[in-house]
Amino acid sequence: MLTVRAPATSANLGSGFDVFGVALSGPADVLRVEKATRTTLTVVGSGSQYIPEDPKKNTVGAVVDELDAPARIRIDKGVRPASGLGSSAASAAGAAVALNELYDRGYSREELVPVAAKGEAVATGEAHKDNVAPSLLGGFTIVADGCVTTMESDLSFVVCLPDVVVSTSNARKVLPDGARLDELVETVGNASTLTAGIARDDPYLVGRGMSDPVITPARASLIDGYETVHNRAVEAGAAGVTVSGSGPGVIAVCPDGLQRRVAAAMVGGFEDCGVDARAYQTGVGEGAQIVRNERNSE
Ligand SMILES: Nc1ncnc2c1ncn2[C@@H]1O[C@H](COP(=O)(O)OP(=O)(O)OP(=O)(O)O)[C@@H](O)[C@H]1O
Ligand SMILES: N[C@@H](CCO)C(=O)O
Repeated sequence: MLTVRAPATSANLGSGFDVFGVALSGPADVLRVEKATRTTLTVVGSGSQYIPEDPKKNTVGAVVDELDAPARIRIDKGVRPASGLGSSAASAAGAAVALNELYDRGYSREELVPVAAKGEAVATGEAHKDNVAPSLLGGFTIVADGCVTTMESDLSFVVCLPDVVVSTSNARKVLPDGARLDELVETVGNASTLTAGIARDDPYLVGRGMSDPVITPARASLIDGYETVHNRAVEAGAAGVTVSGSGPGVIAVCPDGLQRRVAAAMVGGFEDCGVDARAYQTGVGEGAQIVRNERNSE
C-alpha cells in the first residue's frame, strides 16, 4: 500500500491560459493505493458526494488504464471539485505517481504528465495539462507545444474559494472563439512580465502580469462578487488578483506579511455579496509526494 499526497494547483494565472500552472503548498488530495486484480474506488472528503466512484467516470480510472495498473484506491479529497484548484488533476497526478511506483513502470515525472492528463479528459472532455503538470512536478510550470518547463518559486498566495460551483467544462463554453491583435499583444506582454517575476521571486511583477483581456473577463462574469473581491484584495495589499483556473476560486499574489489581511479582505468581499467563502493562505509548493510506502510489508 502506498499513500500519496498530491497538491492543489492554480492554472492560467490570468495571462497563461492553458499554459501556466503553479503547485500550491495546500490544500491537497491524499490517495491510498494498493495493487488489485480489478480496480475499485472509494472517495471521501471535500465534495466527495459529487465525485463518481465508477472508475470509468473518475479521473484516476483513466490513469489506471494508461498504466495498465489495476488497484484498490481510496481518495481523500482535500481539493473540492469544480473549485478552480485543479481538483480533478490532483487525483489524477496522485494516482499516476502511486501506480508508477507500485507497478515499477519507471516513468519520469515529465513522462507522467500526458498519462495524468488523460484523467483531465474524463473530467472536462479535454486533456489539458496545465494542472497535472504542476501537481506532478511542483513549482511554476509552463506547458507549451508538448514541452513542460518548470521554475522554482517562493511566492505567497491567497486563494479564496466561494461556496459556489463552476465546472471547467461550463467555464470553457463562455470563452470567445478568437482574439484581436491588440489583445494578443497585451497577453504576451503580461505573460512575459509574469514569467520574469517568477524568475526574480518578485510578487509585484507577477501581479502586473496576472491579467488578460480575453479569458479572465469572460470567466469573471460567472463568479458572483468577483469585482468586489478583486478590489478588496488589491486595497488590502495584494500585488495581483485573478480567477484561479476556470474558477470560482480567486487567487491573489501577496507581498510578504500581507497574506492574513488579504485573506480576510477577500472572504469579507464575498460575504458582502451574499456568498460564503473560505480562504487558503498558501504558497508555491512541491509536486505529488509518496508520504508512506508499505510495499515491503505486502
Ligand atoms: N478524482 C476526481 N476528483 C475531482 N473531480 C473529479 C474526479 N473524478 C472525476 N471528477 C469530476 O470532475 C469534475 C471536476 O473537475 P473540474 O475540472 O470541473 O474542477 P477542478 O478540477 O476543481 O477545476 P479546475 O480544473 O478549473 O482547477 C466534476 O464533475 C467531478 O465529478
Ligand atoms: N486551463 C484550464 C484549466 C482549468 O483549471 C481552463 O482554464 O479551462
